[in-house]
Amino acid sequence: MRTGRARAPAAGTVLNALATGVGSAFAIDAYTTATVDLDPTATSEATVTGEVAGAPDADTRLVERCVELAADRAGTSLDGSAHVRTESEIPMAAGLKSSSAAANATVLATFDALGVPVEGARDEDAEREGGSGDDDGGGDDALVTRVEACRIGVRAARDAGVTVTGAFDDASASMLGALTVTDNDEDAILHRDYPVWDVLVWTPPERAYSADADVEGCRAVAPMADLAADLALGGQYGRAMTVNGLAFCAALDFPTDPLVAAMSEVTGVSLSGTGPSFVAIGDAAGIERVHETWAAYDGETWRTTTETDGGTQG
Ligand SMILES: Nc1ncnc2c1ncn2[C@@H]1O[C@H](COP(=O)(O)OP(=O)(O)O)[C@@H](O)[C@H]1O
Ligand SMILES: O=C(O)C1=C[C@@H](OP(=O)(O)O)[C@@H](O)[C@H](O)C1
Repeated sequence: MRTGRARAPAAGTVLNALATGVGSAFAIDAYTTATVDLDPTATSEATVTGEVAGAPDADTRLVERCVELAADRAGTSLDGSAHVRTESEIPMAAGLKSSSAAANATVLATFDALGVPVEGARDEDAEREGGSGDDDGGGDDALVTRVEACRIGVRAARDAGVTVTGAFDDASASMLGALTVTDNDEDAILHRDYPVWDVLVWTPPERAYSADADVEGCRAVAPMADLAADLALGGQYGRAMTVNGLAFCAALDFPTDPLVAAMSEVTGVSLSGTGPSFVAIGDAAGIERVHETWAAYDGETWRTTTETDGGTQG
């Protein structure tokens, strides 16, 4: 039996990609961990099974597909059985990118089980300092870059039908850490940055699967998504987020009260993804004032911070 482990963080939304294909997200300090067990004992047909801790009825097709695609990339045929188990601090289908975190953690854990080195954050730093500016560049020993590993998870999400655009915005923020702006039609990174914020999250009790989102409603607010993209590409992430929040709450019929209550206290506030969670970013004092207001809402209100490490093996 060969076992691999990895974890990847959740993320909050700056810009929802459902309107135009351009999206932006930032990693936050809450994680999904994946453990992959590979039993090479040959059977007549390879089987891949999945399990989500605490959620026996969860749909495990995404993480099972991640194991298959990562093994394929490693040039390994799964002759025996493979089992993936995820454990998560991130509520599922709440707009906080649980699917991206689960996919990234599973791809990295599968490579860990197979002994395939994946580029780490330090390799990317060296690459940046070396000035190549190539987001796909890996460290010397890395067989797979983190961007490539991330694209495997995005492909699995498309195959499993849990995404509309592929959600490369969310997946890249979770895999690389910090903030990305992406073109999800091309799975390309347009911009990266490393802002440090206090973060407030409100997660109402209901759930909203992205695959069920009102895509036509989102496309109707494309002019506001274009404005938010311009702001984000210019480094005005907070204003981009608040424009996004107003536009997508209107498009998807979520309340604007959480935005109005927060926007004069924080740097930015938005519906996260297709909801139902809301996220606010700012300094500790402003975030604390909004916390007092949001704490009265139904569901969970919790404080966290931005995360810059992204997905890690082991
Ligand atoms: N911890 C997890 N383990 C395995 N699969 C997961 C996990 N979290 C999410 N998923 C998959 O992602 C789907 C939810 O995706 P989505 O609606 O996009 O929610 P989110 O906004 O949280 O990413 C689930 O139905 C499941 O297939
Ligand atoms: O499925 C998709 O293509 C997307 C889903 C949304 O996120 P959630 O999955 O968090 O709702 C959105 O923010 C993202 O830009 C694209």
